[in-house]
Amino acid sequence: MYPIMVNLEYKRVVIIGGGKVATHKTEKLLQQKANIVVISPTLTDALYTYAVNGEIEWVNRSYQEGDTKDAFLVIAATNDPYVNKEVKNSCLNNQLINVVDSSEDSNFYNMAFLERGMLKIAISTEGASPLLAKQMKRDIMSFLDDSYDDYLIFLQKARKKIKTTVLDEKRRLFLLGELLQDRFRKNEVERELFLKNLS
Ligand SMILES: C[C@@]1(CC(=O)O)C2=NC(=C\c3[nH]c(c(CCC(=O)O)c3CC(=O)O)Cc3[nH]c(c(CC(=O)O)c3CCC(=O)O)/C=C3\N/C(=C\2)[C@@H](CCC(=O)O)[C@]3(C)CC(=O)O)/[C@H]1CCC(=O)O
Ligand SMILES: NC(=O)c1ccc[n+]([C@@H]2O[C@H](COP(=O)([O-])OP(=O)(O)OC[C@H]3O[C@@H](n4cnc5c(N)ncnc54)[C@H](O)[C@@H]3O)[C@@H](O)[C@H]2O)c1
Repeated sequence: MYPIMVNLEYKRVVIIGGGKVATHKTEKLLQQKANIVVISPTLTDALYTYAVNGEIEWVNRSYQEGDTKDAFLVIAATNDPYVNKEVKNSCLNNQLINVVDSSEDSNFYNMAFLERGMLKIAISTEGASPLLAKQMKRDIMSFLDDSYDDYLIFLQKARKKIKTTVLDEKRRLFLLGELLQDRFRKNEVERELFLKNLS
């Protein structure tokens, strides 16, 4: 498995099934501004609300052949393994497909994910224990205090400036390494001084 970050903004995402798991996946995908279509004869209350509010499109029927056509990403989330398998078989090689009850039938799966501003951390146990992934997420979050939010903004700014103003490659790498000193994360004055000295 090859980890990457995928931009799903305005991408067509088709979710087959409207139960608890489909609801959880929909909520994650809505945060990414995907165009979500849910195909299912029943919906949870939460999904129904999203449909009524126009946040998702609801196709009120069971899965039919052809439903995955033109989807960038597909999630087979029914409670019927036979239907989930059919959904998987209907997908083309170049479509992303996650079958919620079968890693073998999926060409991607979801990772436990945490964000601290621009810092993103994703954890996988390859399905061995999603609960361990959840616990590790909490453990990692507990030592990532909110100083990282501003620190990442500083790192981005400083890196951009170093790349445009420092022509010597060795010096550039040296300075990029210097930025990792803890004093820059902890102290705003140190950050401002560093930026000032660069210009
Ligand atoms: C990222 C996250 C969801 C997300 O955010 O999308 C996620 N599972 C989460 C939570 C969670 N899932 C389950 C429980 C109940 C406890 C338990 O069963 O252990 C809990 C805990 C909870 O809900 O509190 C049940 C479960 N999960 C899968 C199956 C089917 C199977 O095992 O075959 C079953 C059992 C069905 C059954 O027995 O009926 C399969 C998968 N779950 C994955 C991801 C992929 C592997 C990720 C990995 O291992 O690292 C994979 C392979 C496919 C996929 O879904 O992509 C989220 C991470 C935690 C977080 O971030 O908080
Ligand atoms: N990957 C994960 O994170 C994860 C976590 C928990 C459970 N699961 C697995 O996910 C599956 C679904 O669990 P759930 O709790 O959401 O079930 P659920 O019973 O809450 O929902 C099932 C949904 O599928 C719909 N459905 C059934 N047949 C359909 C068809 N032919 N076409 C379209 N929709 C159809 C139902 O109407 C319902 O909306 C189970 O197999 C479960 O083992 C996966």
